[in-house]
Amino acid sequence: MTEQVDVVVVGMGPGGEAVGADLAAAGLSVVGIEANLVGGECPYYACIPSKMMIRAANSLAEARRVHELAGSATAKPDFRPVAERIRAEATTDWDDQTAVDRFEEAGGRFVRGRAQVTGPNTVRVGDQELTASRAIVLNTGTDPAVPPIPGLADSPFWTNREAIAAETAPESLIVLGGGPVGAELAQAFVRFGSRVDVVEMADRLLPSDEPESSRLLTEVFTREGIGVHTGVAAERIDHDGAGFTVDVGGNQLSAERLLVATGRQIDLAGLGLASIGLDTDRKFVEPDPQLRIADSVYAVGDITGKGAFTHMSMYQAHIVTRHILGDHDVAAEYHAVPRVTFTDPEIGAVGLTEVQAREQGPAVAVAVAQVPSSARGWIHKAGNDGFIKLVADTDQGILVGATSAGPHGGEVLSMLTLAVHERTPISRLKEMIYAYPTFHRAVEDALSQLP
Ligand SMILES: Cc1cc2nc3c(=O)[nH]c(=O)nc-3n(C[C@H](O)[C@H](O)[C@H](O)COP(=O)(O)OP(=O)(O)OC[C@H]3O[C@@H](n4cnc5c(N)ncnc54)[C@H](O)[C@@H]3O)c2cc1C
Ligand SMILES: NC(=O)c1ccc[n+]([C@@H]2O[C@H](COP(=O)([O-])OP(=O)(O)OC[C@H]3O[C@@H](n4cnc5c(N)ncnc54)[C@H](O)[C@@H]3O)[C@@H](O)[C@H]2O)c1
Repeated sequence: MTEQVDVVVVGMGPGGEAVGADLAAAGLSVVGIEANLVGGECPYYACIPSKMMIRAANSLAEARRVHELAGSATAKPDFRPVAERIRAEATTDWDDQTAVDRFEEAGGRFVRGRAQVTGPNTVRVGDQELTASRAIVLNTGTDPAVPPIPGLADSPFWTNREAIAAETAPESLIVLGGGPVGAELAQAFVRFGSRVDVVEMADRLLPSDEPESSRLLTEVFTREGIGVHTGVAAERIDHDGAGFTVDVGGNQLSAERLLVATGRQIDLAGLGLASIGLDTDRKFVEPDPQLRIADSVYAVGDITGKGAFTHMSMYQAHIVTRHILGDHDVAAEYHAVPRVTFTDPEIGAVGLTEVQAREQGPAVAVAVAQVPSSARGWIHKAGNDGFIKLVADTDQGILVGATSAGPHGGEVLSMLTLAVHERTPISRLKEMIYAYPTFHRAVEDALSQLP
């Protein structure tokens, strides 16, 4: 039987949940379909529980800094409080009833199941056929990518999902991939006492970020005892009752657990996008500024390839909601996308890196100021690693990118995000008053080096 509704939302990650609830609250008939948990990866396996782990791990690191600043303290790691917090507060033991209720209270109809697009305005889930008279919204996210390394597929490796659900910190851990997932979880576990090695195929950690960020993180990780192995790939993986052995560049690494954090994958064919004429071999869908990938079919979140972040999913969701409700002037902008890797130091960045800016044109100037040399960084002492890097377009006299690494680096990023977003003239930024002694005064130090 075919049911006619205004809007069908397929996949209820952060963006899908928001679009579905907002359109239902606005009076449209909305069916929201979710295969796993309403809210998606972020609350159950990603942002929220990982940041709870990091918060707990950072409290251990702070305690270990007491001897440099304030006497002595003994920090004895115990993973149980954070494992319990993840169960009780973040995920309600991986139960999404509250989120389902919230959607239904907004007026939506919820269906649990894996849906497929079957035509320009039709969706199938189980034996139900739905016709959407106003829009189909896709927010199906990603799954962990598992590289074809001999021996890996048959082994009991962890992805972010199992790592988040861990009840104890492993005695030892090998992390494949030194991107944001690998970096954040490697540091969280080493601070809980695990022996950790990170294997990154590229020649540096966080290869999408500025090289200064990679160098800083390598230095901090090495100091904390993490084995950093870059520019090497795992050739073979073996698992026996005792744990994992990984062959890497002629050496062998061994550990109780193996975390695969080598990126994400998207199944556009499985989602049925050939039925609306799209090339399903692409890595991502290609939305227009209103997030449409076909007439009346919208996409939000990781599948758009505009930045795999919850804030991107929510930003795009808001645009889709407004467009469906009749605001035809709304359009997405991507020149000031902020991102924060929540290591300690936090690595915040916005807009273009230096390399990306130079690819766009020759009128580029950069400036770097070190956090430990700023007044606040010097006062802070233990744990003060960090820097501010600015990337300027000298023709326009504006910042087109910036990195803020350091204690609270993600918070310091906010003023740089505003400057890049608003294209504030550098001359005006130099005229601003910066409170003393804050971490963000290092931004002023960097600005003074720019023409
Ligand atoms: C360990 C980790 C930490 C992270 N930390 C951060 C962070 O600190 N900050 C940040 O901004 N981002 C972070 N991210 C990224 C963030 O989790 C994602 O960008 C975010 O979840 C948004 O994804 P999404 O909206 O595309 O959908 P997702 O959250 O991926 O949700 C998509 C949903 O669609 C469902 N689905 C898929 N296919 C179908 C189908 N055919 N039918 C029905 N349902 C379907 C899935 O079950 C899923 O629930 C992190 C990611 C990881 C892995
Ligand atoms: N704080 C945050 O906002 C946050 C945190 C975690 C993840 N995320 C987002 O989630 C997405 C996924 O993160 P991720 O870290 O899993 O993916 P990623 O693609 O960013 O990084 C994966 C890393 O693994 C490396 N790699 C790939 N194959 C490998 C192999 N066989 N051996 C060794 N290394 C290999 C890659 O070179 C890359 O550096 C990202 O887009 C990220 O932005 C965001």
